[in-house]
Parts: sequence; structure tokens; C-alpha cells
Amino acid sequence: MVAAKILVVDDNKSVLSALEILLQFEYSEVNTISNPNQISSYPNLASYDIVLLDMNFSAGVNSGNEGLFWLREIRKKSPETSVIMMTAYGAVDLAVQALKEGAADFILKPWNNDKLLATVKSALALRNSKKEIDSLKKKQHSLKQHINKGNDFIVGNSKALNQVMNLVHKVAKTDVNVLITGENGTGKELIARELHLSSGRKDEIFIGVDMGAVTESLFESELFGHTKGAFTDAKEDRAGKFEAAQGGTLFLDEIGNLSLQTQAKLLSAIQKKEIVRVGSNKPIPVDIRLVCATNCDLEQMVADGLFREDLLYRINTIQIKVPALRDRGDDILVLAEFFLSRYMNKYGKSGLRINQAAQEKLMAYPWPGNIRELLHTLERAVILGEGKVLKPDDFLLSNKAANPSTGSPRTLEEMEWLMIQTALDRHGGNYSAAADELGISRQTLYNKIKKGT
Ligand SMILES: Nc1ncnc2c1ncn2[C@@H]1O[C@H](COP(=O)(O)OP(=O)(O)OP(=O)(O)O)[C@@H](O)[C@H]1O
Repeated sequence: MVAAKILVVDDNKSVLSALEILLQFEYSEVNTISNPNQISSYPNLASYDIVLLDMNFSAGVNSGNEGLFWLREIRKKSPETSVIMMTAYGAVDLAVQALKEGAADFILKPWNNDKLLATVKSALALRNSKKEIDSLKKKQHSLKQHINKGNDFIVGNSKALNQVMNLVHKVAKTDVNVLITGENGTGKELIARELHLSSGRKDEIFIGVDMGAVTESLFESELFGHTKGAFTDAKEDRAGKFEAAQGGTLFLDEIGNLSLQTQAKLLSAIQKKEIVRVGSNKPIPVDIRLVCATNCDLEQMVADGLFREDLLYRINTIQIKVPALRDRGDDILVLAEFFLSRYMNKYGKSGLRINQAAQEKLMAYPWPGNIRELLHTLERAVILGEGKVLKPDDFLLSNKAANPSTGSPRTLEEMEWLMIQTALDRHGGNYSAAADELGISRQTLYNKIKKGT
């Protein structure tokens, strides 16, 4: 016995009892009504899976209009219920009209029992898959909202930041590719999320990929996906980030760190607006808004033959430059207060404040690691500070900002940082070239940079 609720509506009592007997053998609940006027007030109509509905009720009238009228009523009150129309007068145009208005199927009277049961069965299967799709859509929607929300919002009120935000909101309305540039930790990813959330794609997904963390060998499978068996570890078919971002925004961070070979593959996907999974030869069309970010000087990299000019031209239709924290004036203190209350909450402290001398220290520091460095500094101060007033000594600012030619590193860690910065400066921010010079892998360099700021 299949668990399903079926309602039969027909003014002919013998039709009702014949259908009731037939359907009761197969389905858990079958009810009947002989007067269609009861439909509107029928209890729990929305809980019915199937309604079998006669097309002609008034004796002598067989235009089917009553059936169509009640079909509309049911669809209004319970859009999820599948309605199967029944008529003794097999007019094809009436059937077509009913199907056009949303009926699931059509049965001619007198019916053949097997055929009727088969029709009910497939209408039920359709209704169940619709239900499943609806519930998946709802889940997907709340998942997307959850992912898109992130935990952070943009704090600051400086002129430099406001100019950036104006541009972000202007560009968000279009679908053009955007390149966000700026030093490490200036908030490029946050800006990319804001761009997405202000765009027409805001209800779709935002997928971020850190290109600095994707190895050369995994680039294609990570971005374009793969088919089962395409390589040793490919145990099943997997969609890549382009497909996952379908309809939404794909954010490629650290774009300056791609090799020339991977740049060519990326360019081809962007140009054709389609990808091919590794191990397959079937192109899959993709509809994404592409946002890239970098702390490298891509124009210089083009001049040095390290970045493809045609790729740069594709990704930077609009360029948004995020200012360094030291160029954002009072935002330093506004952000410091913001992080202070965040970490007071996190570590169960209250009433902490930053005194004047400490504020001056924060304002005077050049923040080479920008907002990420500021938030780590505040977190340390909240954890380690004693008493309610945070003083200059509670803010441990590194000597990393020292000018390589004049400042002298005091610790091994500072020496390492200085070497990293010098190598990066020499290679226009390119991780691969800097890592080569330092004799470490690109991944190791990348981890050190992320940890160091
Ligand atoms: N305006 C802001 N208000 C609040 N928090 C911010 C702001 N800008 C950045 N942050 C925080 O600073 C940290 C670094 O930001 P984000 O990762 O967006 O920078 P990024 O420029 O993308 O860094 P990277 O170049 O290293 O990828 C994050 O924790 C982010 O939430």
C-alpha cells in the first residue's frame, strides 16, 4: 500500500464508489465528494497528493467549463496537488486546455482500470519529485544565504573607503568582470563579497578560490572539475568551482600567482564562457560573474612577460583599488574600536578602552599587513592586556615595517619577514618568482605570508 492521499470529485455516485474501491487497494487514504462546491472549503485540501476531478457537473452541460473552473480553484488553494481530469466526452481540445492550465493528466470515461492506476501512479511520482525539488530549492536557498553572509562587514568611514564603496555599488549593477587590487589584508575579499551582495546575483552563490593555495597540478580539476577515473584520486565525478558558482559570483583571489600555462587555461574558459571537466570532452556552459583580486602589479608583470596581456584585458574591465590602511586616516581607530569590542565579546572581557597615547601609536604605525595585522594586534592586546586601559605597550607592533635599508631586524622572524618582503618587492609581488629566489616552495612562502601578517 502506497502512502498517499487521493480525493475524487464527481457528481455520479457510482463513479465515486467504483473509484474508491479501486484506489483503496493501492493508496492509504481515498476520499470522495459528489458536490464540487465543497472543494473550496474542503478540510486540508493542501494535504492531498492527487485530485481526480470530473470535467462536467451540471446535467446536460458538457463544455468542460465547470471542470476548468474547479481545476483553477484547486490550483489556487493547493498548487502542489496534482489534478487528473476525467470526462466522458473525449474532446482533445478540452484535454489540452486542462493541461495548459496545470492539470497533471487526463482520463477518458469509461476508464480502463489498469490505465487509470498507471496514470495516478505517474502523477504521484511527478508530485513527489516536485516536492523533493521544492524542498531542495529551499535548502539550497538558505545554504546560499548562509554562505553569502560571511561573518564580517565593512567598517570604516574614510573618504578613501567611501570612494571605493561608491564604485563597488555602481559596478555591482552591471555584470562586468572586476579586478580588485590592493596590498595584503586591505579587505579585497570583503569588497568582492559586497560587490556580489549588491548585485543582481545576490541570491545566488559566492564562491571564493585562493589561487595562491591551488597547486599547478590541481588547478584544472579544482576550477573545472573532473570525471571519475580522470586521474588516480578521482574516485567520482566532481564539479569544479566554475560550475559550483553557476549563476553567481566566482572570486579568484591572488590571481597574480598563476603560471603562464594556467593563465592560458583560465583565459580560454573566460572567453568561451564554458569549461570542460578533466577527463571529459563535453563543454559545459557557465554563467558566472568573475571577480579577481591581486596584490601584484599586473601591468608590470605583463611588461615582464609574467602575465598574459589578453587575460589582464579580460579580467579588469573595471579595476577597484582598495587603499592601504595607512592611507585611511581615522579608519585605523574606528576599526581598532570595532575589533576591540569583537574580541572583548570573544574573550569575555568588558569595559576595555584604548588610551590616547596608544591611539597615537596605532595612528603612527604604517600597518604593512593592513587590516588583518590590525585585527591580530587588537586580539593580542585584549588577551594579554592587564587592567581596563590599554596602553602603548599593550600593542605589540612588529618591526616588520622597518625600511629594509635603514631598519635593522631584531629577531630571526623579523629577518625572515624582511627577506620575504624584499624578494616580493623585487618580483613585483609574484609569489612563484620570490619563492624561487628564496629557495622555498611557493606554498611554503604563501603559508609564511598568511601567518606573518
Ligand atoms: N573594512 C573592514 N571592516 C572590517 N573588517 C575588515 C575590513 N576590511 C578587512 N577586514 C577584515 O580583515 C581581514 C582581511 O581582509 P581580506 O581577507 O578581505 O583582505 P584581502 O585584501 O583579501 O587579503 P589578502 O590579500 O591576504 O587575500 C579579514 O578578516 C576581514 O574580515
